[in-house]
Amino acid sequence: MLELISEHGCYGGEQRFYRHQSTAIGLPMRFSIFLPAQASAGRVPALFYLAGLTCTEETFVIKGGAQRVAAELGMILIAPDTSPRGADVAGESDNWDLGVGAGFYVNATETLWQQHYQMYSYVLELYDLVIQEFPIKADSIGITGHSMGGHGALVMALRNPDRFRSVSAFAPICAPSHCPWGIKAFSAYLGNDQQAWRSYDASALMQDMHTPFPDGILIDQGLSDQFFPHQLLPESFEAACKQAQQPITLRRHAGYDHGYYFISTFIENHLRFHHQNLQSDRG
Ligand SMILES: N[C@@H](CCC(=O)N[C@@H](CSC=O)C(=O)NCC(=O)O)C(=O)O
Repeated sequence: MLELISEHGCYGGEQRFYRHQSTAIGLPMRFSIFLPAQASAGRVPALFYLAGLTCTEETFVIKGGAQRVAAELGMILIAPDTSPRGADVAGESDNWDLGVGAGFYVNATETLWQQHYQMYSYVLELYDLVIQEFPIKADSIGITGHSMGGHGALVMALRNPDRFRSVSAFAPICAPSHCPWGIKAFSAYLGNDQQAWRSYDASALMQDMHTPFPDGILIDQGLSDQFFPHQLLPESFEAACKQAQQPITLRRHAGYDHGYYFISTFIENHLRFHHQNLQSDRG
């Protein structure tokens, strides 16, 4: 059951915030949803946005500047929170890159975390929930995200190409098994068996695929990003795409850092990219 927390008129549509009891997480979770005016007249395409470390369901909505173009295109935007809240795991708020605000979109298997830190399953649960509750065209759903959320978007799409028909990312963590953030999070959530990490590593997943997204993948990366390249490693994903014959547009932008000024600059390109791909018939 959905509990409406607040709603706000926005570009002729509505920006809403909801709370619901999540089966996957075993706790209440919050998400935001932008409903364009077109959604009152019938089903429309939708785009998931997965946010990065320290963010909530509100960050993208406030800082991303996506609603104006989503309103023009008639596209629903859905942004989940980035971790369980109130799981009461010892030390879960001690580090900004592990625990609260840092769920990494994985299903934890380590004893300390596994009861509630099930963010991979949560995104799929939310996917089913929003299709049921809102006027979404079920065959026209894309996914994007930033940094930790860019990693999440790539992994969710590569593992569920039947659900997410288009994918893009902003400064994603492209090879989490090989960067400090990913090694720290995967060791804690998944344990030390690095074979288990592969199913949450976009570059490793892509190596085993053949053109999963024929319409291409769009990635934007700022060259003044304080976390580039050591945490993000986009060249690993680019190389994996080449091996998998996966078309990719990886744009490198001088002068842009890791923050939301970068995202808000290029979000329009991503919305139009998804809108075009979601209209095309993959056959
Ligand atoms: N607190 C950290 C900085 C955390 C940070 O930069 N978070 C990014 C995502 S990083 C990868 O997932 C973010 O999106 N922050 C929200 C924002 O509003 O910018 C530090 O002290 O360095």
